[in-house]
Amino acid sequence: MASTSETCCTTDLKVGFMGAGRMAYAITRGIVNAGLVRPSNIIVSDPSPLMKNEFEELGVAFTDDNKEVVARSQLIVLSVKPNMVKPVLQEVSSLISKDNIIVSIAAGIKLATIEELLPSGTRVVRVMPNTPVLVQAGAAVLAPGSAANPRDAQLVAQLLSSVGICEQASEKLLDAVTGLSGSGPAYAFAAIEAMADGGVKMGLPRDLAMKLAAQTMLGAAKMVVETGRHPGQLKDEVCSPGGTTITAMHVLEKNGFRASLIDAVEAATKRAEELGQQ
Ligand SMILES: NC(=O)C1=CN([C@@H]2O[C@H](COP(=O)(O)OP(=O)(O)OC[C@H]3O[C@@H](n4cnc5c(N)ncnc54)[C@H](O)[C@@H]3O)[C@@H](O)[C@H]2O)C=CC1
Ligand SMILES: O=C(O)[C@@H]1CCC=N1
Repeated sequence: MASTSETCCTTDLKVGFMGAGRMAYAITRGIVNAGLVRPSNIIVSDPSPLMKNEFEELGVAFTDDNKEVVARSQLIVLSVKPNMVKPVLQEVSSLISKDNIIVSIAAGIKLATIEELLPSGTRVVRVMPNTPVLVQAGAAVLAPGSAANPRDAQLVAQLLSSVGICEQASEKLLDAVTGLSGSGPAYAFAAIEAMADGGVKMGLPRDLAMKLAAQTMLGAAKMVVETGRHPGQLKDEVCSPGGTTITAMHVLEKNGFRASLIDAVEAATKRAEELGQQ
């Protein structure tokens, strides 16, 4: 979606984050390491100094003043918890102009809600990223607001494509995206931890078990992405007739493994919908 010929335009882009927590750090570190935005062009704000040192080590300015972020940034990422979106936007709304692009990553919060809190005609883009942006392996989906132009969406896509994949979709899909890829890293981390526990139970040393579990998930995901083959087909190729894997798959099926994951995505999607209604 993003064209590499635009890279020249983003190096001078001034980027701000209101809310300097885990997700702001993951995106900031990702885009700095990808070389797309100069750290000296990034400023983050947070009333809590908890992450100040981490941001400053990246060469990024840290302030406790959201208004300073708005004054110094063209593209402003709203990276507070969903319940803080309204007070933060009310605080800075009078300073936002048509030169700004507001990017919200808050789960569940609708474009219409954000647009209502900002001057009419404000360019807003809603995004659902995930924490693997930290290691350039993120999965993000964006939906442009009513006043955002195609170049705004392209710019946001370019930033996020530098730290993983970025797709564009209709806003009505973003809560389901949240339930799948936004929250999904947690499901994968839990699976890795549990597989490693299985290895430890069967006598493997913890560090070897963890290394094997993580590399197995990474390798399997890479095979799906790089071969484009259906995961069911790839699964069949691991299952030798009468072998170990089909015996294990039977246990997983009996315990509702796949239904649990489907239920998890559904529950997270519904929770995102609820967050948008509060
Ligand atoms: N953590 C994740 O994996 C993902 C989170 N998100 C979204 O990103 C947003 C941030 O989530 P996290 O980074 O996980 O939360 P976090 O709790 O780590 O960060 C939020 C930060 O906002 C700060 N904050 C509170 N009041 C503020 C104010 N008035 N002005 C400026 N900053 C203020 C907090 O001190 C905190 O550091 C949420 O809306 C969440 O839905 C989206 C995708 C993935
Ligand atoms: O748990 C949450 O609400 C956020 C949104 C997606 C991932 N973390």
